[in-house]
Order: sequence, then C-alpha cells, then structure tokens
Amino acid sequence: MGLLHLILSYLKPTNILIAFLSIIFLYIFHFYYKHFTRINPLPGPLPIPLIGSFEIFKGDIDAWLYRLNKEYGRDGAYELNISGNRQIIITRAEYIESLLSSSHTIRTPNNGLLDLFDLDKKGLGLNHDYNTWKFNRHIFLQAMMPLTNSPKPGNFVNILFEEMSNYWIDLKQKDDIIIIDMATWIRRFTYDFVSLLTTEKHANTINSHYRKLKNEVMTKEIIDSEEFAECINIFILDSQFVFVPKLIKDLPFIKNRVKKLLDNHHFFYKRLEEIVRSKRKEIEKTINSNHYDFKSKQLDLLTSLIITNTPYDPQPQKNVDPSLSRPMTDAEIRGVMFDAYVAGTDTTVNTLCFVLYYISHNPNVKKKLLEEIKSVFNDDPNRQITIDDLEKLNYCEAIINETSRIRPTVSMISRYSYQPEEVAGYKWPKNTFFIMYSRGINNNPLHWKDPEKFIPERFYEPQEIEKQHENSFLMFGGGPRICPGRKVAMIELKTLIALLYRKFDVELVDMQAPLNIETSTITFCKELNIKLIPRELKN
Ligand code: HEM
Repeated sequence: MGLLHLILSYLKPTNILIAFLSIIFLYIFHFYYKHFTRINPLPGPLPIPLIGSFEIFKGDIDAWLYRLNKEYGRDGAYELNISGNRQIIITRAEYIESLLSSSHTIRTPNNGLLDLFDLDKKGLGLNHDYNTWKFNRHIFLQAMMPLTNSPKPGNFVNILFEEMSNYWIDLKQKDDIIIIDMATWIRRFTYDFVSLLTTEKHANTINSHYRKLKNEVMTKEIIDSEEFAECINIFILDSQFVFVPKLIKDLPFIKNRVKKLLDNHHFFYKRLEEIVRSKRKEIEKTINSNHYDFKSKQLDLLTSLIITNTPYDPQPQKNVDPSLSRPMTDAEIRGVMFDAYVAGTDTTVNTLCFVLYYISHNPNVKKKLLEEIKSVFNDDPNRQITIDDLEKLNYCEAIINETSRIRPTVSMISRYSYQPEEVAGYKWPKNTFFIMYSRGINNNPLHWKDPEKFIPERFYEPQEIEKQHENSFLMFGGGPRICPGRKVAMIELKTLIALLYRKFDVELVDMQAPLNIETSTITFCKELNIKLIPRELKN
C-alpha cells in the first residue's frame, strides 16, 4: 500500500507526459537504429515508424511503386517499409528465379489482421499455412481441371454475352450508338460467369444492372445477387486493410475502414456458407434418388469440391499422399469459393478494360485483330465461339499478353521466405518478405525493347517470343502458387474479345482520358466509357 501510494503521489500529469514522450522517443530511436543497421541495405524511401509510409492509405499503391521503381529500381531491387514490415522489391527477371521455385510456397507472413478475417489458414490466396494451403490447392486443382478442359467455360461466355449485348442494343441512343461504362457491365458479367462456373446458377447481376438503368422493378432474388456482387467489390477495393498491423487497427482513421471491411466479410462468408449448404443438400437429394451420374456429367466446381474424395468422386485419385485424400469440410470449401469469387472476377474485368483501352489507342493493332476475327468467323459471324476457334485467335491472345505486360492488373506478387537464401545477389535471413514487382519486370528495358510501346507482336512472332527472358512476363505469377484459374481466364477473355469486336465497333468515348484506375492489392479499373456501334448498322 505504502509503495503504491508513493508511486501515485509521483504520477503528476507532467511526469506521465515525460514518461509517454520517453517511450515514444525510445521506440523511434530503436526503429531507426534497426533501420540504419539493417542487413543488406537497399535504396528506398526513409520509413516512418509504425506506419512505414502513408502512401499505402492514399489510393493508387501501384503508381507509387512505379515512381519508386524509376527512382530506386535501377539495380533490380529496392526496399520499402509498409506498416512496419520491411519489403524487398525485385524488378529484374533473373532475380526472381529462386522465388518461383518449389521451395517458395508462402505468399505472406502471418501478420496484420488475417486471422481476424479468418483468412490465415483458409482458402488459397492469403493462406500462409503450408499444410492447409497444400490440401486446398490439391482439391481445387482436381475440381478445376475437368472444367477447364471442357467446353463449359466458353459456352457460359457465349450465353452471357448474348444476354448482355441484347440489353446494350435495347439501350441504344440516338444514331444507333450505345454508350456504356464497360467496367461496370463486365464486373457483372464476370460475377455471373463465376457463379455459373462454380454453381451452375445464374446470378442475374447483368440483368439487375440493366433493370437499374431502365428503372425497372427488382425482385428480392436480384437485389440479393446485387448485394453479394457488391461485397466482392468492397473486399477487393479495401483489401489492403487486411494487412494493417494489429497495433494500429484502432487508430481513428483506420478503425472505421477495418470495421466496414469486417462487416462486409462476415456477410460475404455467410452467403458463401448458404451456397455451399444448399449445393450439398441438392447433391444429397440426387444421391438419395439413386439417379446420380457424376461420371458422365461435366460438373460445376462446387459439386466437384463437395464430392472429391467421397465414394461418389467420379475420378478417384490413386497413390495420393494420405493427407490429401479426405473430403473437404464446408468451412474449407467456403475458403476456396471465396478465392474463386475474389481472384476470379476483378482480375478478368480489369484486364479486359485495359485491353479495350490499348486496342483503341492502337488502330493498327485493332485492324489486325479484326482481320483475324474475320478470317476465323468468315463462315458465320453469328455462331457460337468454340474451343477450336480460340486456338486460332493467336493475335487476340498476343494482345491480352501485351496489355498485361504493360499494365498488369496484379502488379505485386509476394513471397515470404522461411529459410535463409540468396536473392538479387544478397544473402537474406529467414522471414524476409519479397515482392516480385511484375509491372517493373514487365517494363524493364533490360528485358524489353521500347517497353512503353504497345507491340503485341512480341507475343505473336516466334522469333520475338524466343528472345524473351523466361521470367520477364508475370501475368499469372509462377511456381507452386501460379494462378490456378489462368486457363479459364484466357478462355473467358479471348471469347469475350472476339464476341465483342465481331458484333460491335468499339471506341473509347474520350480518347484523351487516361485510364481511371486505383490499386489496392490489384489494379482496379473504376470506369471505362465505351461507344459501341452494332456492326450491321455500320456503313
Ligand atoms: C486475367 C485474369 C487473372 C489474372 C491476371 C490472375 C493473376 C493471378 C496472379 C498473378 C496470381 C498470383 C500467382 C503467384 O503468386 O505466383 C493469382 C493467384 C490466384 N488466382 Fe488468378 N488471375 C486471373 C484469373 C483467375 C481466375 C479466373 C481464377 C479462378 C476462377 C483465379 C484464381 C486464383 C487463385 C485461387 C489464386 C491463388 C493461388 C494460390 O495461392 O495457390 N484467377 N492469379
């Protein structure tokens, strides 16, 4: 009692203030001492204690990284401090070889708020736990493969495009010109596409957007779909808040953003759980009716995820690691479904918007694309596009690649090392966080001649392809965590581009306007106003 009394009698406001300032001073001293004595100092901006840099909260992180790339990235590596964590940014193809090897399976350290969002050991994209990631990835690939090799993804694109383009035609303005915000329409398109791919249920968000523009009545089902699609958008736009250090999550300007993201996330998970439960019931009903035939049917992704490694699995795996041979639980399925929606929607939307932007600014490229489309569909410009057609659309694919080289939607691909190793000519201790800055690598003049020029021939002419450094183009990442949706994405994009240019003449409304973008974890096209003129009405 006596000691406590003594301490309290000393606790005057000035003493508290001095103690507080001393702690802050010690923290700052320790922070900069660690910074200036760090191993392998690389060039980069001076960090601010705790925060690292305010730029991360300001919007377009990629524009900032690209500026830093020009200032500090000359030798192929620079460094940043984001939210108190040192990050090594690699901007040269030859330095990322080891990061793409099989020993690199972890994308992020387990810090920030991953556990609060129940993402630390769930799904694929943000899962940092090797064993759960390995199991999820194995089952996801097993479920995805038959779907990717089937005509289904292409058929879904044909069906949805038919629906969407009919709405566009109905929205024609004077002189038969249609003006639309392509980013908004395609965002709905990809959401309906992923819904069909994963559950074979039409989510009707293309329809809801049309109804909204026409001021038509919305059904409850359509409003529900809209809400679900919107929560994907919210997550993608604000996802950097998942990485906020726990220590600062309650600061005034961060707390509300974290809360909003968390509420959105709970809603997202709840809806995914309902989708999984309802599909499971549907499957059980089919099994109980004794009319099931999972072998001859091309299954949707969710059905495959549910029945893999059960007695109803149409393609049971032989000689697999026993830890991979059990069925998934509903929580595990929810985790990978979350990834299919988050990783499989906006990446495609943004890539498509960037493709349209670059084609419009390069009339020679557009001419060559139209010639290719004409040569493939000369027989019938209105028929469905098939897998065989896609194999002939090589220039179209080269345009997609060149667009993703110059303006990737995923520009930061991270790896976290759990063992010491050599990267970019330096020996790094374990627990180092690396970012393969794909926009920097894709635009590095050491790998690409005139990198700022849009030249799809780089990916079309065999002699040009031969010249490329193996890792100088990172559209889908690489190594064990390479994008598992890359084939589906290419099918979706090629089919969509061919359908669009076959049916419409496509022009930008404002040729002077730069791309309207913002980067959180991916670069997001906020709006792209396009003028469409139905082809049969031209000339
Ligand atoms: C143009 C479209 C797309 C682009 C540019 C893209 C790009 C990427 C990139 C760069 C990565 C990181 C790879 C790495 O770390 O090495 C990734 C991961 C991933 N992507 Fe895609 N992606 C696209 C479409 C899709 C689609 C359609 C799906 C699924 C339906 C998908 C599902 C995933 C998943 C689940 C991961 C995490 C994989 C893991 O951590 O194991 N992506 N994607």
